[in-house]
Order: sequence, then structure tokens, then C-alpha cells
Amino acid sequence: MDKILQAAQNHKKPESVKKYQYGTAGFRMNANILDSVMFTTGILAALRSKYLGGKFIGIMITASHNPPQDNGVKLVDPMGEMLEQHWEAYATTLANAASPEVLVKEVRELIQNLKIDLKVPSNVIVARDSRESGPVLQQAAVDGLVAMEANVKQFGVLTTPQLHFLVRNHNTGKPKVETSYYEYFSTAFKEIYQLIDGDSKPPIDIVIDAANGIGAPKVEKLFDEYLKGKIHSYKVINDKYTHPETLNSHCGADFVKTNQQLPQGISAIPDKLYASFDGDADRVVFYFVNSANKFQLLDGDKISTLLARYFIKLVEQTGLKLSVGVVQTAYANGSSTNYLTQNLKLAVECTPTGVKHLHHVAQKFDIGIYFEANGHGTVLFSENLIEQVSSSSDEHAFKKLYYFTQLINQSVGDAISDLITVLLIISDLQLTPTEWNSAYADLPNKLAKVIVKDRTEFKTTNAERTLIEPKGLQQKIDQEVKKVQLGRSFVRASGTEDAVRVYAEAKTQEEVIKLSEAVCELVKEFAA
Ligand SMILES: CC(=O)N[C@H]1[C@@H](OP(=O)(O)O)O[C@H](CO)[C@@H](O)[C@@H]1O
Ligand SMILES: [Mg+2]
Repeated sequence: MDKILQAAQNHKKPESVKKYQYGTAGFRMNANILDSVMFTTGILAALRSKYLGGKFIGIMITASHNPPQDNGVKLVDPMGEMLEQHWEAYATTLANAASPEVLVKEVRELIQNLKIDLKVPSNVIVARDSRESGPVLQQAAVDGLVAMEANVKQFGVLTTPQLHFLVRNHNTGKPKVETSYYEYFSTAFKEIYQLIDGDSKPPIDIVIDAANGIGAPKVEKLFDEYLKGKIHSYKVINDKYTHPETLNSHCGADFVKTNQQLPQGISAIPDKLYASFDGDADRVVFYFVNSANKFQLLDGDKISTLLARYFIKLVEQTGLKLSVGVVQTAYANGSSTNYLTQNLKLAVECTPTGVKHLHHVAQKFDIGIYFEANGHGTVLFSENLIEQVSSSSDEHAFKKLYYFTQLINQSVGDAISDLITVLLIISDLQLTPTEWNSAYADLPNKLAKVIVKDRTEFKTTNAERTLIEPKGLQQKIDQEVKKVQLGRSFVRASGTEDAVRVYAEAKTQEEVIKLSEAVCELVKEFAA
């Protein structure tokens, strides 16, 4: 404990910060006030590893789609999944220790309560995105790890899903170097590519906006060194990851989804496909402009419906009895839910926001497809399915399904893995962007933010679709919803920003704006 006490002198919690909170995506805020949090999170990672008998734990330093001056940190559990929920509270406790002495006391208590054996070695791997504050913050986390005498492996800059992948590999006896990521996914890609009918296969052609983030050099490496000759034509724009001040600025998945417009640097050719990653490349959205030069977004809902339709067909071809389900959040467009339940006759579940919730429910199915509307998601395949399709069958459908279980990142949503999955699927189905988009028409929708004094006053139930507090507000919202055709609206406190989010959708653009404005007014009224 002396080492912690000593090292903590250099990483004291700033008095200006009232409370740190491990939220939907770990700790995330202005990089200037993150030093002490990095240090305590390093300590917690080491404790978590010891608690799990020395398994490898991951530390990812990123603030995803946030502006360049922000940063953040999250912990990754042994199979590449998000940190177990109980431990989020421990992370919060350590981060809020007011002094080095209190920190040591809190660490002692944790060790005692959780019966952690300090003699067990701890193993932690660390990576960061391309932000300017990354190296210094990484050092603070490493200081915490060193104080705990952990074995530390630093990977430098990676995408978030690469770190998740490597954590999983470290715990499953698989290759433990960054190149194993490219080898693994490119092998699966090439196998499926070969299985797709050669003569009719449309050439793969894509422009990727990398948000000026770490996804740029990583996807270039995959395409140039591992998938040469398979991608007919590709280009990465907004690839200035060595200029972190440009990160997510007028580009990237969040910008495109929120503003429903092209990122900077693209003058689009009609019916040609484009994609945008976010800053740490764990989400992706697609888009194109139609023949009337109108921007058309292919968001997480369009991705999950495409995958659902494709996998239902593949399963049919195998003749196997496998369950297929889709998991969404309340932010999914109502038309997508309709399409899944009415046209595809699928089970659709709705969970609270945050991929850990969706991930958990998706595990119930043999093929569990989950995407947030903003493009964050993946497909999970059950052990049962993998066993059945890895049998010796030579049939294409079996083989395709088998290699998709490898092509799609099983630990977490991954922009690069999702990108190449979609590219193969639209090639196999011979779909143009317009054809992909035509499965259903999105209902006009609007996502607004209201800043209130205390967002924690907004409490929800029913997968965040119904407010229970402030009392009386939900009834008022319901009245507004009834005034428009195909209306839907819900209100919840953001887990990553100091704001209350207001979602609205309706049959027409005019009605959406009317509904959104009315609900925002109600929120302000009840918050006051
Ligand atoms: C409406 C929306 O897009 N919310 C995002 C956002 O969560 P909030 O809790 O809404 O701030 O950030 C999360 C983490 O990146 C992401 O999982 C989620 O989808
Ligand atoms: Mg992200």
C-alpha cells in the first residue's frame, strides 16, 4: 500500500471536480481533469485481474466521438466484453477518493470485501486512440498499474475493438499481437469472398470517412496488406489521425448521423456507397445520395435489418433450426421495428441504451443481431450454431455461415469488421445502395437535447420508453404524441453527456418538429 500512497501524491483528485462517474462508456470528460481517474482506474484494473485469478484485463483510453479536448477510459473484461456492472461502482468509488490516504483506505476495503488475493499476479493490456492527451493519460494509468506491481503490456494506438479483440486473445491462448487482428478478419473475409458466386459478384467499391481518427491507418493496413485484390476500389478520407485537433470535426459517424448530412470532403456520386467511422472505430454508418441528389442515411437500423434478412436466408439454405433475433433500443426507427416484425417475422427485443444491454440480450439467440441506431453493434453467434456449421458439410451456406462467425467481431461492435461484413453481404445479394435502402422508409425523426439543472431527476422504466419521474410528465408527453400521425416520443437522461435527450418521430417532417418542440418545452417546464 506504500507504493500506492506514494504514487498517488502525483495523481491527486482535483478539488474542482464534484463527482466522477463511471457511465455508459466508462469515464469521459475534458482531458485536463482525467489524470487522477486514469491512475485509480489503473489500480482497479490490476485488482480486477487479481480477482479473476490473473486473467488479462484491458484498459482503453478514448473518448470515441467526443471533441478533441475530451478523453476517457474504460475497462475491458477477459472475453473482450465490457466491465462487469458491479465493478463500475468500484471504479466510481476509487475515482472519488478525496486524498491519497482515502484512496488507500478504499483499496484496502475492496480487497477485503472481495477477498482479493494480492499474491495472485495481475495482467493488464493498455491502448489508446489518437488524441493528443493520450500518452500522458496512459502514463497515469500505467503509474497506477506499477503501484500495484501489475504486468503491463502497452499497445500504443489501437481502435477500441482491436483492444477488445486482443484482450480476448490473451485469455484464450490465441495470437497476442496486433497483426493477428488483420490476419483473423482477412482470412474469414477471403473465405466468404471465394464462396460468393464469381461471375455475378459486383466489385467492392467504398469511400470511408475515418473521422480523422485511429480507424484510418488500421483499415488502410487491412485493405492494403491483407485484402489486396479483393477490394476493387477504396479510399479513406478524413484520415488525418496525426492531427488530433481535427478528430470528429465535421466528419465521422456521429456527425453524419446527428446532422443527417455528408461529412466534409465528400462530393457524392449518386448511388455510390460511403461509410463513416467514429473516432475510435467502434461504430459505422453508411450513406449515399440518390438520383435526385438527396442524402440517404443507412444507419444502425438499416444495417441490422440487412443482416437479419441475409442471415434468415442463409439459415434457410442450411435447413438448420436456428433462432434469429434482433435487439434494438428505443432510438430504433419505428419503421425498422415494423419491417423486422411484420416482413421478416422476427423476434425483436428492446433494451436500455448502451451496447452492454443489447449484447446481453443478443446472447439468447443462435444469431443475435444488435445495433444501436447510431451504428454501434455486432452479431453474436451461439456455441450451438458454431458447432453445427463447423461440421464437414461442403455446402456453401454452411461454410458461409461458419466464416461469418469469424468475420463479425464477437466481443464488441467494430466499425472495420462491420464494414467488411456489409460489403460482402451487399455483394452477395447484389444490392445497390438504393436497393438496400428500399427495404423500408424511415419515419421522419428528431433527436434533441435539453440542458437541465439536474438530469438525474429524469427516471425511466420500460426500456427507457416511459418516464416515472418527474411525476406527471409522461402523461403530458402522451397527449402530445396523440396529436400527430404515427407519433412516438420518449425522454431520458443521457449517460454520457450532461443533458436530457428527447426523441420524436412521426409521419411527416412538420409533425416531428412540432412533436419534438412540444416535448422539449415540457421537459424544460418540469425541470424548472
Ligand atoms: C442516443 C445515443 O446515440 N446515445 C449514445 C450515447 O449514450 P447516452 O447515454 O444517450 O449519452 O453514447 C453511448 C456510448 O457511446 C451510446 O451507446 C449511445 O447509443
Ligand atoms: Mg466509439
